[in-house]
Amino acid sequence: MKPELIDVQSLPPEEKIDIDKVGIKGFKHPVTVLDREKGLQHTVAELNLYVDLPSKFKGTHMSRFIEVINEFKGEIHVKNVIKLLKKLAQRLSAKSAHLEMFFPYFLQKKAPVTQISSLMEYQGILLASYSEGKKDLVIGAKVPVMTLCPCSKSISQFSAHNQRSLITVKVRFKEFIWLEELIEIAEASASSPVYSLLKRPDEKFVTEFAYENPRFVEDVVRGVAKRLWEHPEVKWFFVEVENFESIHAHNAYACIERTKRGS
Ligand SMILES: Nc1nc2c(ncn2[C@@H]2O[C@H](COP(=O)(O)OP(=O)(O)OP(=O)(O)O)[C@@H](O)[C@H]2O)c(=O)[nH]1
Repeated sequence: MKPELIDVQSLPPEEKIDIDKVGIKGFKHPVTVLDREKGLQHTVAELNLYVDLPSKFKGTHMSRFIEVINEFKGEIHVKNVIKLLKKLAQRLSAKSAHLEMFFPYFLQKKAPVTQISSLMEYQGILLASYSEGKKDLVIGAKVPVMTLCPCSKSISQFSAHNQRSLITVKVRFKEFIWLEELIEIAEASASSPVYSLLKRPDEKFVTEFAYENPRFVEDVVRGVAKRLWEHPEVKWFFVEVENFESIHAHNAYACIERTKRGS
């Protein structure tokens, strides 16, 4: 007869090796995040949650990760995530706890000429760690934009190749920074923002605006880096840009990571 509901997790493992991170990955859950206009925004996140595990235990207690998310009723954002991680570490007798959260984030955006409003989707990123009193918080966004090639513009009699590009921005910050600020910085560094809804006058505007603002992938990554460097709240940043080139079947890529001195 098998012993009834034995707690296998608490037994010693065959190999007594400390585990850096163990937990759940790809867990989808409704969440509430902070929104600069509305206060809160409801969305659905993909969550990875981990703790460390000492060598004396065979397994962690996976069910407790979900229990902690339930206790927060899905309200997981930059202002309370460390509280959640402290609770998780305590609940699992761990020294450290980590969260990675990726979620669609929607903003109302007005078309440039007709001013018709529509919802635009971005991806929000929240990365957080808590380890023996030390916390680390990173917020980020993935922002789709348009880039028009300066080389193509200058060598062609007419037209210039242009494409959709994806800017990924991640920052560590002093007190607080809105996701919206990262999105604005990314969009301001491209040839043009992109929109969900454009009528004909908007389409004409966006086409000509991009033509007047040609940008290499290098121009975009430097533009974002300059703006983040000058932002008083930002302590560290990572920015990467990928252009889905329309004249190639491969992409153009650039990234910059910087830590500000004294941070
Ligand atoms: N550690 C570990 N657990 C797993 C693995 N695969 C599945 N499980 C989980 O084992 C869980 C049950 O273990 P616990 O979380 O310890 O549940 P429990 O013992 O009833 O809960 P507590 O009394 O709080 O410890 C299930 O929810 C499964 O998700 C694995 O590879 N490792």
